[in-house]
Amino acid sequence: MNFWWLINLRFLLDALFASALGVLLFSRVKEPRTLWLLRGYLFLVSLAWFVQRYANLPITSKLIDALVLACSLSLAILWQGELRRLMELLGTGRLAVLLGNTQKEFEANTSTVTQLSEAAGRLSQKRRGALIVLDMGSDLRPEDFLYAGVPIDAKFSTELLLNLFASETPLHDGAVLVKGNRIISAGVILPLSRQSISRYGTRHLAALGITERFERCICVVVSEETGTLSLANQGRLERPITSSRLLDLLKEFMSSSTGSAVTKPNLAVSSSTKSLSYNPEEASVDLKTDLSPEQK
Ligand SMILES: Nc1ncnc2c1ncn2[C@@H]1O[C@H](COP(=O)(O)OP(=O)(O)OP(=O)(O)O)[C@@H](O)[C@H]1O
Repeated sequence: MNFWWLINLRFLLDALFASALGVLLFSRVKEPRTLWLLRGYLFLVSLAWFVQRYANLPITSKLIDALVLACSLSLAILWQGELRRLMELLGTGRLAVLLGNTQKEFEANTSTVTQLSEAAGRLSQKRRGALIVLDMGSDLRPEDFLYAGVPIDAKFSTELLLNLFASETPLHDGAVLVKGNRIISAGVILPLSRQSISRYGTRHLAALGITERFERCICVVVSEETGTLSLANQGRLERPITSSRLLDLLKEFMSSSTGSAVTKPNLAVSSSTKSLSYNPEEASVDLKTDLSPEQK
């Protein structure tokens, strides 16, 4: 009697944990195509388990196992970025990020994003190169960068940001890291994206690099050469944009990361802007030829 009770309890716990993992996985995947792939893969895994356990069909079972193995390898290649991020988050113990919880310290207020857009607009007009990383819940840590920069930990202000990117100052090279309403550090060296190397310069590759690794992090880039303003998110770059468009996008990101709005920031291709994914198959676009809308 006790034995059967134990077996049932184990089965119940097993089903409970598997369902919790399933719910967690499905709630973290937003892209429909990825969702279909995940569904198909989980279906195959369940089928392999069912055939192995309940049907005495050794050849069929071997074939399904081989299919599962082939799919696992394909998905490991297809999702190498996501799997790498998952292992990084697990390895550094960032479970809150993994579960999609945003802590208060990452919430920027409207005044900060307004000041940021204003500063970006002014930097763009003066053609001063700048790279600003906004951590909106990725909980970026020094080990996520090639060089963590110089700690600042100061209240965000347009003036401070303009000062940090003033040429001839020691901290103008590299990126400024902003968390919530504070400037955390400056002179940060970001990991570069391995995609689109022939298409972009290192400043833009750095913005793509950090945003393709961390989902809840966006980068504002001002090109020194053309003054073009860009916004990078999830390894995609929207450019050229005006400072008012930047403000709109930042507000959308803010509301979507705090969950107060249902709208998702959309870096979609539009007639006025080009949204570029890092797909090397895509036609090359010469970054240097685009003029900033601020300068037109
Ligand atoms: N990995 C990095 N992390 C942070 N900042 C970087 C990184 N690599 C380069 N930068 C910044 O970008 C500057 C060089 O920009 P570069 O001209 O190579 O790129 P770009 O994308 O063509 O930018 P721009 O349009 O401003 O010329 C460096 O001086 C430095 O400030």
